[in-house]
Amino acid sequence: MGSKSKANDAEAARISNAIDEELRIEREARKKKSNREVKVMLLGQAESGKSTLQKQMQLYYASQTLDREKPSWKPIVYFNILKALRMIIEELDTQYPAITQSPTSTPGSFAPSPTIPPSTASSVGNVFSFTPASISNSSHSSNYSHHPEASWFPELQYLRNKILPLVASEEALASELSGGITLSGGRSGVYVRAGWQALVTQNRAWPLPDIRAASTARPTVVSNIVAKTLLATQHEIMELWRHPAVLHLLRANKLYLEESAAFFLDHIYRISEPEYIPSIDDVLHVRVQTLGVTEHQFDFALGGIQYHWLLYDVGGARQAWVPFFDDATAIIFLAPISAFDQYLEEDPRTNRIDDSLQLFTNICTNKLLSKTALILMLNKTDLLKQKLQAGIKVRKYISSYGDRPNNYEEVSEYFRAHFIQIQKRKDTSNRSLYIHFTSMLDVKATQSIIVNVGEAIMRQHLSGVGLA
Ligand SMILES: Nc1nc2c(ncn2[C@@H]2O[C@H](COP(=O)(O)OP(=O)(O)OP(=O)(O)O)[C@@H](O)[C@H]2O)c(=O)[nH]1
Ligand SMILES: [Mg+2]
Repeated sequence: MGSKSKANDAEAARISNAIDEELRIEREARKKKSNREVKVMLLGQAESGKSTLQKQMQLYYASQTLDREKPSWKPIVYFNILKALRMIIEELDTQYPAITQSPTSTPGSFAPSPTIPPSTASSVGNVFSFTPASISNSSHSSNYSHHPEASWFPELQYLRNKILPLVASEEALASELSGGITLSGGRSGVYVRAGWQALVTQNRAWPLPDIRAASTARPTVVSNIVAKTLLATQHEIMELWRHPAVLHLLRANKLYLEESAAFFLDHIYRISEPEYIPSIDDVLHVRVQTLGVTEHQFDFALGGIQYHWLLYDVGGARQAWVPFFDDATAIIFLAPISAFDQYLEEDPRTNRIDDSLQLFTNICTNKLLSKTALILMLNKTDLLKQKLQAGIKVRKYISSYGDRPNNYEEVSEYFRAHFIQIQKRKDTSNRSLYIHFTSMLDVKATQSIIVNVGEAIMRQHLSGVGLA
């Protein structure tokens, strides 16, 4: 009996040791793995360019995956075009209600032609009651010398009727892209759910929308119809886009389109081709709002060791996600400095630069993130240059800018100094701040910044795990 119990004890000890050893190996493996895992979080207000940076990183670290994905971006490009057309038509309808009335002449008689007789205009209703006063000096010639834009109405009405069926498919397209779920709301209309492409990771602790399965088997009925309708209406789309009425509304700041709209509408003939496959440039220009958080993974080799990057693209400015990522190696904070003349959609009194500064303050003062490296990207410098060249005055929107010269060097430096000041005054730890001016649609320039930032993040990571 005694010897039997001894044998049992020895067996128990052997098993226990074996378990300990297994646990030790597993712990070591986990540690090694986590040593090789580099978590990076992308933060910044909505439309600051986080997802665009994610695409640029994908292009740098895993370009073949972005190449493979190109065809799947096609319906999203269509979606951006449909949204732009809807916004144009909605604004035209508001400014010129006469064009919403159905033509009294026979269908087809409203062919867009500069020779449309002025008398036709009288058939579109009371054209004089809603004339915007600001167009009185329009150069468009017509018999309506006091209301020259009235001569546009037959053309606009024709183009609107041609394009409306396309615009009407926006919601169905959004639903198809989101795996059968339509999300709508706000001024921006229909949303496409984040992570529609095959990159979204499944089995995560937070509510990531997992539509990977749905996306591979995703039906393309609506996008095929949209493709055909685009092909059939491409000339009308271009005509509407180039129409003096639309140009006028854009110049008069009555019509606000998303930043990518002009790019896609300018390229409508290329995009309408049946063989169209989006280019990398198209993919970078696409605007699709990220909802929730999406995770992207890249492998990164350094000194013969494979590292695994986990990039978290946080949609909008949702600070609520931050505590989930307190072990992140780095935060890349994006601030679009072109936005000095823009306000928040949800709070039209808050200037977008002020909002970025406030968000950045929150990141600097967050104790949970005090060990995280901070990288600041002052983005959309191309748009900033354009706006300044067009004569838009910073002082008009940011009174503290005072009488400083309204040129790129001064303005960009002014904004940079504000961010530096916040970090100096508010930062919980005395970390260094890496700052870059970026123009995220410029592949060459951005790729070299990514190399630079990648090295800085790896240095931080290696020092964090005691390897540097
Ligand atoms: N001109 C210009 N456009 C940019 C730049 N960076 C991003 N964009 C465009 O700005 C739009 C918004 O960019 P996103 O990357 O979707 O912004 P985001 O921060 O991910 O936005 P949310 O997902 O809503 O939080 C897209 O149409 C981009 O193509 C830039 O440096 N210059
Ligand atoms: Mg995004």
